[in-house]
Amino acid sequence: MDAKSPPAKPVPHTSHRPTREEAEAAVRTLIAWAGDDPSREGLLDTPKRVTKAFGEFYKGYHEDAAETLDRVFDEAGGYDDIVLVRDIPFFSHCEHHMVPFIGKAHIAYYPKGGVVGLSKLARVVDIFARRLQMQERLTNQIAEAVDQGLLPRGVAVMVEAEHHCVSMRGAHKSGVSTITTSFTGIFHKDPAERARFLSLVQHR
Ligand SMILES: Nc1nc2c(ncn2[C@@H]2O[C@H](COP(=O)(O)OP(=O)(O)OP(=O)(O)O)[C@@H](O)[C@H]2O)c(=O)[nH]1
Ligand SMILES: [Zn+2]
Repeated sequence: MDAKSPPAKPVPHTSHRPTREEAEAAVRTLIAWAGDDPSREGLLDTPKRVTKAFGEFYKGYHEDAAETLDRVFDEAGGYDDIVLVRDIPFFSHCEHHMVPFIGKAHIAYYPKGGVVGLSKLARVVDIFARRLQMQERLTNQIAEAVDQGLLPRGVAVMVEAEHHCVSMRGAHKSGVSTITTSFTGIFHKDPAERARFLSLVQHR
């Protein structure tokens, strides 16, 4: 993990944020650097489209996981066993090459005094995935956010992904998957709980 990790909180809009025009000019520069002519007809609107796409890819910088997990349901009939939401698909971009890494996240927690809407866990994955990321940090940030938001007895997160910077360039190895995990509370303390999580993730 980097010594200086980026903040998990949303990054406030500051006066340092480049304007859309500046961002579009940067895209024109990259097109020219790649070897094409940014003023040819087919590429005229591309800088506008790319900055718009960036708005989606990196939306997570302007969203707050704590707010997403704010609404806890207390009346789950006293349910306090494991809740596992698995196979949450995500798209992220590696911070080294700004190339996609794509995969699935699995999140489990043991509730203590309330459960959260299931969609909120999927939203938390997106909030952190839609930033420049390392898979390890993404995994830890999801676990920390759920831990702090729900104060459960424990959180387990597994992320599996394929990094396109490894398949389409560099090492040129496709089909390679990377698995990362992060555990808090009883998942951290008790190997039997980790084993239960892993077996539920694999159970089909
Ligand atoms: N640990 C980790 N590494 C990542 C992640 N995403 C990309 N990488 C790796 O980051 C490394 C960056 O290595 P560098 O040697 O600085 O860059 P590079 O010359 O482009 O490396 P190659 O990809 O080997 O060509 C590469 O090995 C990538 O595979 C990630 O989420 N976690
Ligand atoms: Zn990369």
